[in-house]
Amino acid sequence: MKANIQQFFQLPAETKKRFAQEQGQLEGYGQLFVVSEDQKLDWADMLFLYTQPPEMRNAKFWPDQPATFRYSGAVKDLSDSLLATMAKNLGLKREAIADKCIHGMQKVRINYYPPCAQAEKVVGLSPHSDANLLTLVLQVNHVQGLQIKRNGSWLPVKPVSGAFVVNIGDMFEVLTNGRYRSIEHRAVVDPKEERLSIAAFQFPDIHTMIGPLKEMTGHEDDAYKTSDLESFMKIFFATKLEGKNFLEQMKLN
Ligand SMILES: O=C(O)CCC(=O)C(=O)O
Ligand SMILES: [Fe+2]
Repeated sequence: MKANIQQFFQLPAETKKRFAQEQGQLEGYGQLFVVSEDQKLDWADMLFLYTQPPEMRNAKFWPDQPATFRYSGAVKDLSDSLLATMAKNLGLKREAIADKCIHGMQKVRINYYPPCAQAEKVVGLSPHSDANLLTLVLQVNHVQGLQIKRNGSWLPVKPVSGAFVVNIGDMFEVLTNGRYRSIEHRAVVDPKEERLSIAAFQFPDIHTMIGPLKEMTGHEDDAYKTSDLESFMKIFFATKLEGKNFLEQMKLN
């Protein structure tokens, strides 16, 4: 998988453009969060694919080069079982979260950060928290770039060979009424070497209402608004990617 995506980004631009994003859409080869012509872009290219449920796959965005490029459902099985265990540890029944992930959505973003001689002047991926439930990140090569925000400062997350980084997303924060907090993170760029990462974003199924679970709130007040998954994502993509400012909008006080 690592070799395949490295080969994909090495292809000539004309070849990669065959899988390009279309106007107003997020899927495909291109850049993240392009909202206007004069916007300053992050220093990265990406390939964004919808992987689950299988009927959401859009073949025209799936590279036919390298020929061995493919997807494995194992990455969904892993996030499903992590989510089921986390929910169980919170005392939740299967139907609260785990069952909603069986036909849940998964989207995969493959990030390519070219080196930049003036690396400190660009940002690879702007500070954000992921909107979904849980994200598995694979840092593909040895180049460090992922950072998390901890007590107001940025901490590097070193790539560990053979390991995933697991990030809590906004939906998990909302469902647990803040028991779990989504993590603010960003990616910086290396002055000499390219960096690649793969992020697999796990969502519940499309019919899930995203709001604090009754089993979590008990007698306390809901700390977040409740909305259907589609509206939740619409607001997310309409909000400028800047730290956790999307979740701020979803807070009740
Ligand atoms: O490149 C990374 O390590 C982070 C990727 C990421 O946070 C994302 O794609 O949402
Ligand atoms: Fe992220």
